[in-house]
Amino acid sequence: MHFASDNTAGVAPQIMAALEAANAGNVPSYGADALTEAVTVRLREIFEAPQAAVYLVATGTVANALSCAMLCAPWETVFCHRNAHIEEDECGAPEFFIGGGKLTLVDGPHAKMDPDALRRAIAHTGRGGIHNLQRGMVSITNATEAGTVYSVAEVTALAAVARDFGLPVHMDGARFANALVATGASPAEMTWKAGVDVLSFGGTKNGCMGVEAVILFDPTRAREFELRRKRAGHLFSKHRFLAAQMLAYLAGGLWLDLADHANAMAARLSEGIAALPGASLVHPTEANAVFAAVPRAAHRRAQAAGAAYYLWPFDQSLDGPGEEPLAARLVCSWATTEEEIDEFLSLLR
Ligand SMILES: Cc1ncc(COP(=O)(O)O)c(C=O)c1O
Ligand SMILES: C[C@@H](O)[C@H](N)C(=O)O
Repeated sequence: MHFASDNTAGVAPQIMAALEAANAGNVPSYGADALTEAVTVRLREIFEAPQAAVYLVATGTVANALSCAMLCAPWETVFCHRNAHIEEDECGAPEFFIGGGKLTLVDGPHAKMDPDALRRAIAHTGRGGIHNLQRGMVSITNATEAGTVYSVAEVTALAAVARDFGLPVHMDGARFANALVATGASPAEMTWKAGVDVLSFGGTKNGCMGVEAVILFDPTRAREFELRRKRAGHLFSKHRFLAAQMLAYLAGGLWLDLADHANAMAARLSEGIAALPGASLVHPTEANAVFAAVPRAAHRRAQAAGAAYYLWPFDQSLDGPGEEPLAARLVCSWATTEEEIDEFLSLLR
C-alpha cells in the first residue's frame, strides 16, 4: 500500500519499453535527434499551438524555476498561492534562477488562488516606485498541491487579472494530465486559450521515468530559454532518452489514461474514507490525491500493516499528545490498484 507520493511509483511499462527501443545505435545529442523533433511536433498538435516552442528537462522543479526565470526579472516578484510547490518545496530554486526575485504569496481555499486576493496583491506591489519590488508574473499550479483542480473558467479569471496588469502567466502542470481528465477540458482550453503563456507539462509523476516539457506558447523568447536551460546544466546530452519517454507518454493518449486511472483510484479511496466514522476530507478530492483527517487508531493500524503515506502537514506525529483525528496526504498513481485501496480501507475501518 503506497500512497506517499506518485513520485514513488515506478515507470509505466510503455515508457520503459520506449527507452529500450530508443537505446539503439548512435544518434545526435543535445536534442538534435529525430525523437526530440517528433516531441515538438506532437505537443504542438495536442495543444493546437503550431508555433509553440518545446523544451524537455528532467525535473519539475527546474521546469518551474527556468520558466519563472524567463518571465520574472530579478527585481520582480512571482504571485503564487501560499502553498504553491514553488514556494514550499523547491528550496528557493525559482528565486535562485530568477537571480534574486521573490515570491508574493496569495491566499485562496484549497490551495487555489482567489482572483480578488490576487488582484489586491498585485495592486499593492510596486506602489512605492523605485524603492519597491516590481510586479513580475503569476504562477498557477494545476492540479494543485491540495489535490484540487482549477476549471478553465478559474484559470481564465486569474489570467485576466494578470493581464489587467500586463503580467505573464505560468502554469505548474506537474500534474497537468490529472487536471485535464478531471475537467474534461482540452489542453488548449486549459492553457493558452485561458491566458497561460508558459506551461510546465509534467510526465514524471504520471508514469515517466523523469521528463517534463516546458511549452512556450509564444516562442519569441525561445532562444533565451535554450540558453537558460544550458546554463543551468539541464540540457541533457543523451536527450533522446527524455524524448523517447515523452513521445511514448503522448502516444495514443497514454498520458490521459494513466492520469484517469490515478484519479479514479483517488476517488475510490476518498469515497471510502469519507464514509468512515470519525474521518473527514480536508480538501475536495478532484485529482489523484486525497487529503483526509483519520482517527489516530486507524492510522496506527494502517502504519503497523506497512502502509506508506505521510501525515499532513509532513511534520505531524502519531506520538504526539491527544487523540483528535490527524490529517494525511494519500496520493494515488498510475500503478495504484483497487486491491491496494480496498486493503487500506479495511485497515482504517
Ligand atoms: C505540484 C508540483 N510541482 C512541481 C514538482 C517538482 O517536481 P520534481 O520533484 O520532479 O522537481 C512537484 C513534485 O512532486 C509537484 O508536486
Ligand atoms: C516534495 C513533495 O511535495 C513532492 N513534490 C510530492 O508531491 O510528493
